[in-house]
Amino acid sequence: MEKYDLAIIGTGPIGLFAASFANLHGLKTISFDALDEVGGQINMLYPQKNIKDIPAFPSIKGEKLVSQLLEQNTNTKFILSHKVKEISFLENENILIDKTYEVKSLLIATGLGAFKPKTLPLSTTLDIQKHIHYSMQHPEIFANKKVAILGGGDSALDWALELATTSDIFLIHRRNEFRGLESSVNKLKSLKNVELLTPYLPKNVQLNNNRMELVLHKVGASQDFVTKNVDEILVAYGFKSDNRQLRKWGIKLDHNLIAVSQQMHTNLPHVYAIGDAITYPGRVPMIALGFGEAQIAISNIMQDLFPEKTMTLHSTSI
Ligand SMILES: Cc1cc2nc3c(=O)[nH]c(=O)nc-3n(C[C@H](O)[C@H](O)[C@H](O)COP(=O)(O)OP(=O)(O)OC[C@H]3O[C@@H](n4cnc5c(N)ncnc54)[C@H](O)[C@@H]3O)c2cc1C
Repeated sequence: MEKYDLAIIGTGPIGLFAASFANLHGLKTISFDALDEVGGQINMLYPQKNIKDIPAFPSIKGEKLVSQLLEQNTNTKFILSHKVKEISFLENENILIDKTYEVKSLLIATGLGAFKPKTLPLSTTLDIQKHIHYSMQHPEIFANKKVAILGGGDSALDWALELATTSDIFLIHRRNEFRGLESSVNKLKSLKNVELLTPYLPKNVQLNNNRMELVLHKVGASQDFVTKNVDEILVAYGFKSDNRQLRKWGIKLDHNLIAVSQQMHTNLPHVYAIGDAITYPGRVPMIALGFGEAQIAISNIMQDLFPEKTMTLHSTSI
């Protein structure tokens, strides 16, 4: 049986920072992720985006933030491609994870749960499916091509802005209004190689001489169709998240998110939660806020595990 002071479920930005902060305080830490790479939503959805609201970084690319968070983790043991399914409580109050790892405390940083993209609701052939993508993990696939981006939220807008630096973009949304930042929409409208098609829905996609023909239907106009020739389709309809295991573990939820105390404690003994997985009045899903929650949780875990110790709060002393 492998034994640790702390297990963290989720290696999104918040789980990664929590693990490094736990390292600083000398906790023997193991971190799990269902995905085969660390970085959570940043890695899956916007590795190329310039993030502008991380303190002390006027602008930092998503993938750079993730790699620096990883670099800070000097002593964490990472177990990737492992979706945690079961937690149980032992007589000594320790927690058993998937019948294999025994830990003294558990920190849940599972974001919105294990990801699955919402798929394009059109029947397609295998040849076409090779050109339908649900993430921007490999932006080089789209370089110097004609790309249709489907969706109207932040991901669609961010992906369009990013890919417009190398490619011709059709941004297709079923409503006239986008759900993302107005400044992004205005920027896209000003670019010559970006065409915004609203309110349109994809109706059909077929291959013609190795090029895809994407047929779009104007919402509310029964006979209004346009066809665009594209090389790749990037679908940004969002993700279905699966956090059903939280219920199985007996965690108290509030609107499908974990209810926590001001100490980031859940209703279960020695189980804490942080990041987008949690809720409390006024919370916003932002990275910097999650970093602070990680510090609150780890500080309280230290007090929980070592009540006799006077905890050094700061990373270095003068
Ligand atoms: C398009 C977009 C742009 C954004 N831009 C910004 C921005 O500019 N600034 C900002 O501050 N925030 C931004 N955000 C929000 C930010 O990405 C999130 O707040 C942040 O990712 C939350 O981090 P997290 O670690 O809590 O969760 P996540 O990033 O969701 O990571 C959770 C991880 O847990 C794993 N997991 C889940 N269940 C299990 C399980 N049972 N077992 C193992 N692993 C599991 C998942 O695979 C995932 O890797 C943006 C979000 C989106 C979608």
